[in-house]
Amino acid sequence: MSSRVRHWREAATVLLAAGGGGGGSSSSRFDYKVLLLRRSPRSAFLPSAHVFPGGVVDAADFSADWLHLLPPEGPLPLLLPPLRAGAGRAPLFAAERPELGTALPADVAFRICAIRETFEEAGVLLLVEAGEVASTSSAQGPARLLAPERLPPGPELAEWRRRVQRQPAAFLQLCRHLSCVPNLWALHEWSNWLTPVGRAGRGGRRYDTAFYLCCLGHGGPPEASHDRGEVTACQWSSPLEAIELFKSQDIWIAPPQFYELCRLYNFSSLHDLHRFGSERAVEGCERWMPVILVASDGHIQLLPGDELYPDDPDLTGERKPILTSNKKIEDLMKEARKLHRIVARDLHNVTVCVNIQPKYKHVNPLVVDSKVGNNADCNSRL
Ligand SMILES: Nc1ncnc2c1ncn2[C@@H]1O[C@H](COP(=O)(O)O)[C@@H](OP(=O)(O)O)[C@H]1O
Ligand SMILES: CCC(=O)SCCNC(=O)CCNC(=O)[C@H](O)C(C)(C)COP(=O)(O)O
Ligand SMILES: [Mg+2]
Repeated sequence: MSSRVRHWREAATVLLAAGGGGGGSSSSRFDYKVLLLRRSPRSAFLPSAHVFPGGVVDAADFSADWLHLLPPEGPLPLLLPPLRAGAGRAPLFAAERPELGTALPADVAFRICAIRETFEEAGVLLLVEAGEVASTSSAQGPARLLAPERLPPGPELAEWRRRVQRQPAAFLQLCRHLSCVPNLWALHEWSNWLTPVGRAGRGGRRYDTAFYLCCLGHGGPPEASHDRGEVTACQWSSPLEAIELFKSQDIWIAPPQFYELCRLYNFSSLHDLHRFGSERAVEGCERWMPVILVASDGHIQLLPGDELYPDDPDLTGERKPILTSNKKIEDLMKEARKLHRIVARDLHNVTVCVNIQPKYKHVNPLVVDSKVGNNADCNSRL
């Protein structure tokens, strides 16, 4: 397929984890919480779903003007820790997109996009003092936000937020005004998901989304506020709380976000999550497009490595994008030896089943469900 033919929108999102407030419940096994936003019921894609902050990349995220603001030393790719030789590279990071400009490497522009969207959607500003960039290293632990006295007064900041929502290029103006830069170094490449063909939103909306991890220490989760437009609620929850809210049908979480929350479930400590995410990021990642297999009593989203995942998946939906079987999910589970799949018996009865070795030094999700059936090869259950 030509890289110039676009079947999807390119986007970035951030798993924003925050701890360090000391106010967490002592009964929780997690010392951090993750930010989830509820999308508007009027959204053309995933209406009312809870997602991580994020959205579509804009030409302003690739603007050459960032070059005057970002640190001047050396060629731009050196701004970020180099990937290990042979690291996984999702097409998103390697594609050429002259229509958006070529001044910035995609690694930098997608981080700017995720940070801008987090400000637009939740009012959380992931910036660092321009003068402190040289000392910004993820080896020092979870990131810090700017001190409150470095921010404009509330009403002025709210006006900046509206301006950035209307015009993404205003984000660079805000950074210049504050003598700050987006904290690119706090975002660690985590995964990359392409919306399945059969799950496009209204108007055929599909997204190729870079997922980053960002861990914030010190002072507890920052105040997040929705924008009464695209986003109608914000909440900080531990991975378990989010999964329980989903299971109890209080919220609905899309499969990729559910999968990622089940991966976070492996980490009860923010420091461990940060260390894992920042060290693993140099391995890169590959793009995952779930392939839907409709069974007689639900559906399965097959992922790369599963023995039923097609050798040549239909990325664009021009062939037969959805597989069907007249078997039950339980039979499709019993028959399989190599599992990497999200099993949906209904909207809220969803389980991740994986027993393959994760690539790129990643971690497999933990299964937070006892209803998945009797397949003994599924990964550990909680
Ligand atoms: N008040 C509102 N209610 C619902 N959706 C809104 C909205 N304001 C903006 N949006 C939608 O949010 C999307 C922008 O999101 P982001 O900036 O995160 O990429 C746009 O969707 P579309 O691009 O699908 O039209 C836009 O139409
Ligand atoms: C049953 C529905 C599905 O499984 S579709 C899979 C939906 N999820 C994704 O495509 C994962 C990435 N998407 C997102 O994180 C966000 O929805 C977004 C960043 C693409 C939203 O973009 P927007 O511009 O609408 O804010
Ligand atoms: Mg968005």
